Amino acid sequence: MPTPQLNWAVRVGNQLLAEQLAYDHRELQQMVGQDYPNLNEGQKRIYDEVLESMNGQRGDAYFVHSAGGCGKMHLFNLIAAGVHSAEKVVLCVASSGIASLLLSGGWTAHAQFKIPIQVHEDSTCNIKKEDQHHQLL
Ligand SMILES: Nc1ncnc2c1ncn2[C@@H]1O[C@H](COP(=O)(O)OP(=O)(O)OP(=O)(O)O)[C@@H](O)[C@H]1O
Repeated sequence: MPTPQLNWAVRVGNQLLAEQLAYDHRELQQMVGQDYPNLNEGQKRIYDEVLESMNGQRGDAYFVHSAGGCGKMHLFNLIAAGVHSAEKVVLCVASSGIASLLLSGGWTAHAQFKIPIQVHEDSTCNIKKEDQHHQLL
């Protein structure tokens, strides 16, 4: 097996952060420009609201609910594209591995936030200050 010749840790720094910022911003902008006009009114309202919140650094939380097949995942992926195209970080998570596959760059919440499997009243996410995850968050 060939061995790596470069110290990638030095070159890339935080690999998780580097991955987040390595998206093709122009391609994503094009995708948003193409797909945004096709969103329905409800999807557009949520998209605009979330992106405004991001731009204003408001730190809002939103709960999006609809019947199955009404376009939540489609909307979430377009929001993720909008955030990535602005060279910002977006962490897409779902509670199951199968659901996470539908999200662009999706992870399970347990893997992304290091949530313990057995959760107790005083459980905390297992992220240490020196972890790459810490810097990413
Ligand atoms: N605005 C839209 N333009 C084009 N296609 C769309 C739009 N909204 C949804 N779709 C398509 O409709 C289908 C269902 O959407 P989606 O999977 O996002 O729904 P969902 O609400 O997440 O469903 P579920 O709750 O069952 O997971 C997908 O094929 C998606 O690409």
